[in-house]
Amino acid sequence: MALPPAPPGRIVGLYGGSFNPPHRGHLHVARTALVRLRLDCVWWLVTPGNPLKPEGGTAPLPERLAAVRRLAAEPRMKVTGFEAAHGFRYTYETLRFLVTQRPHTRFVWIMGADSLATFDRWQRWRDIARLVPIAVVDRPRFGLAALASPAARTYADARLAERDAATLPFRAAPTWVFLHGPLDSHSSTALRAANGCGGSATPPGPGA
Ligand SMILES: Nc1ncnc2c1ncn2[C@@H]1O[C@H](COP(=O)(O)OP(=O)(O)OP(=O)(O)O)[C@@H](O)[C@H]1O
Ligand SMILES: O=C(O)c1ccc[n+]([C@@H]2O[C@H](COP(=O)([O-])O)[C@@H](O)[C@H]2O)c1
Repeated sequence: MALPPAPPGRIVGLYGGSFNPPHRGHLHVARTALVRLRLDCVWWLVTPGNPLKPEGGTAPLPERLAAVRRLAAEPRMKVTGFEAAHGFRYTYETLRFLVTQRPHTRFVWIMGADSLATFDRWQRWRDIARLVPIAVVDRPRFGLAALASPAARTYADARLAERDAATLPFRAAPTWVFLHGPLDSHSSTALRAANGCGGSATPPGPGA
């Protein structure tokens, strides 16, 4: 799967996710980053599988890709599953590859507050923080945990004032910004539960 086009000098937000299923909260995150960081576009990276989540609980990649494409059908949103095509499982691998392949593109990693709260469990998280600027979008119930997290404390000195968010893509990593409100309370877990899937892609057996 080819990478989306990115002419030299472009500012691209990288928004990785399981999107199992995608929802309006995801669109809120992508749009918030696009506007507040003045990005040229957002690439939605539909992961083959979050290494920290149990295998088997995630819908097949083609299904998630199709659903994300329907949700993010906007001019400056590009949806790709290129990580699976390259056999990338960890975000560090993805970022290392992209900054090497596209040295003239400015990349920013985008994630929600819940992801920052557990970022110190990601493979080579300090190397990720040293590779690209990071934008964190607040999420209901996770703001405090995110800002008190090991990763936030480790890089406390590298935190950019929110009023300067638009300068984030031009700053040398490590640098990050926490973007407060408005908030969106949608969640894939809640949607799966509402659809009767109970958080698992495997339907219960007879009599369950
Ligand atoms: N409502 C939301 N507000 C802010 N960030 C969000 C929101 N929903 C998801 N995110 C962020 O989007 C990225 C992808 O999230 P993901 O696909 O895991 O959705 P989720 O709703 O968190 O799913 P699940 O409930 O299965 O964990 C993550 O960085 C997550 O922090
Ligand atoms: O690289 C890691 O160790 C790692 C650990 C957890 C999550 N991630 C990435 O974080 C992004 C968000 O994942 P998720 O499941 O919260 O939507 C997605 O791109 C994952 O590949 C990456």
